[in-house]
Amino acid sequence: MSWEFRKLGPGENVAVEAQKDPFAAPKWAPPVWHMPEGLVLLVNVVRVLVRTVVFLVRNIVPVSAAAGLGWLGYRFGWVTPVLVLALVGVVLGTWAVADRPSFVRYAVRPARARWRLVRVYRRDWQPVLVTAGLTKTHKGREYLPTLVRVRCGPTSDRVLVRMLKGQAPDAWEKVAANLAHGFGAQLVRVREGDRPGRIWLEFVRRDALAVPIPALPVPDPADVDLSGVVVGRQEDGAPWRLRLSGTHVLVAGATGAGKGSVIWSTVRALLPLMLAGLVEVWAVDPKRMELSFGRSLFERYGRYSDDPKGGMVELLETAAEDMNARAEQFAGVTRSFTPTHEHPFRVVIVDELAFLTAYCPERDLRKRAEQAIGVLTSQGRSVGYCVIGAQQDARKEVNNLRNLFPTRIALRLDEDDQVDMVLGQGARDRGALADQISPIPEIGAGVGFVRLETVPDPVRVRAAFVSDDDIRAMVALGLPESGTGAAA
Ligand SMILES: Nc1ncnc2c1ncn2[C@@H]1O[C@H](COP(=O)(O)OP(=O)(O)OP(=O)(O)O)[C@@H](O)[C@H]1O
Repeated sequence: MSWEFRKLGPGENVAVEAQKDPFAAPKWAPPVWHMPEGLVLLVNVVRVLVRTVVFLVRNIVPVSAAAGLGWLGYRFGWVTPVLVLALVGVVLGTWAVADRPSFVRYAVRPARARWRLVRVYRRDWQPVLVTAGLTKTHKGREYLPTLVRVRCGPTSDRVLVRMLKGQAPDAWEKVAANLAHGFGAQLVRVREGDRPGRIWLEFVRRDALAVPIPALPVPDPADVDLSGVVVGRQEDGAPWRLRLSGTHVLVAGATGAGKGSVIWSTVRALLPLMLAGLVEVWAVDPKRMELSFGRSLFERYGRYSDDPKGGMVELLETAAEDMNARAEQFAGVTRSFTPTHEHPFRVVIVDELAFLTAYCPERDLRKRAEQAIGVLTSQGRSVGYCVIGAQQDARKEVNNLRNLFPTRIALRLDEDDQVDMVLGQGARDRGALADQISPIPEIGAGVGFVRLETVPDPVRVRAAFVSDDDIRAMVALGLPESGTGAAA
C-alpha cells in the first residue's frame, strides 16, 4: 500500500492512502498527533494515583480498619486481629442489646447507608441518569449530577444530589418513575435540598403503611394536646399528630377511603378530655352511618343530629350563635383560648359536607348550612371551635368552602387533578400521589397525604383503624351505666 501526504492547514501534514484511480474523489483524513510514549505513561500513572487517593479518602474508615488489622497480623500474628474483631463484635452486641434505638441510629443505619451508596446508588448512578436524560453532553464531555450523600431510614433511602448547573427539580420529578425502576425502589419523591442547586431524592423501598394500624390506646387526659392529637402514624414511623386548636380540618377521600377512621381516631384521642368536660363533640351525620355508632356518646358529651329536615342545620346554627357569643365575651379580654368547663373546646364534625352544601334537596337548608359552616370556619378558630368536615368529592363546584379549612387531608382520590384541589397547587408534583393509593381497604384505607406546618412537602400518613368493637368500648367508657351494647 502506498501513501501520500496532504496538507489540511499550516503545519498539518496528513498521511492518506494514495489513490490509484486518477478520477477517484480525493480522500481526506484528520491530522494524527503522535504523543511521545513517555508522556502517555506519565498521564496514566497520574490518573491511577489520583483514583487511588480518591478511593482511599472515600473509604477512609474501612481502609484504615483493614490496614490496622493487617498491621496487627503482620506484627503480632493472626490471633491478635481475630481477638480485636471478636472484641468489637462483643462491644457492638452489648450496645445493641443495651440500647437498640441508639445502636440502630448510629451504627446500623450509617453502615447500611454506606453499603447502599456503594452497591446501589454509586454503581448504577451513571447508567440510570443517562437513560433518564438527566446528564448533559457538551463538546464531547459528559456532565453528570453529583451523588453527595445517602441516608437510610427504616423503609426509605434519602439521596442528596447536586444537580447540574441550570437544572431544576422538576426535571427530576418528570423522570421519577425511571429513577424508581432504575434503583429498584417502589417510588421516588423529589424533595427540596439543603441549599439551592441540591435536592433530596427519597427512594421508598417498602410501604411502611401497608398494614392497618389498630386503634391507638385511649390516652391519659394529661397527654392530650389539642395542638396535635395522635391519630395514626407517619410514613417515617413518627406519630401522626393532627392539629385541632386554631384550625379546621377537611378530610377528602373517595368512598371507602377511610374518612371514618380519621374521624374516629380523632374522637378516640379526645375521649379523655370529653369525659373531663373540657371538650365537646357535636356530630352532624347526614349519612347516618359512621357517626350513628357513637350517637349516645355524642349526645352525652356534645350533640348529635341526623335530621335532614332541618335538625342538622339547626345544630350548626346553634354552634355558630354560641361561637358569636363567645367571641363577644372574649373580645379584648383574651387572645389565646384555653378550654374550661364553662367554655369547652368544641369540635363540630360534619360527616359529609357536600350533602349539606350541595346535595340537600331544599335550597333554603343548603344556604343556611353553608352560612353556618362559613361563620364557624371563618371566626371559630380563636374561640375554641374546630370544624372537621369530611368530603367524598373534591371538585370545586361541590364545596366552595374548602379554602376555609387550613388543615386538609387527602385520602384516596379518584382523579389526579383532585389532589391539588385538596392540598393546594403543586402538591401532587411534590409527591402527594393520593390518586394512586390502593383501593384495597387493608392496604389503602386510612392512608393519605397531609401538609405539616414544619415540612413544605406533603407527608404520607395512615390513620389508625377504630373498629366497631373499639367504638363500643369507647361508648362503654363514656356511658358506663348503659352497659357494653349501648352503641347503636
Ligand atoms: N385506617 C384504616 N385501616 C384499615 N382499614 C380501614 C381503615 N379505615 C377504614 N378501613 C376499612 O375500609 C372500609 C371503608 O372505610 P370508611 O367507611 O371509613 O370509608 P369512608 O371514606 O368513610 O367511606 P364512605 O364515604 O363511603 O363512608 C371500612 O369498612 C374498613 O374496613
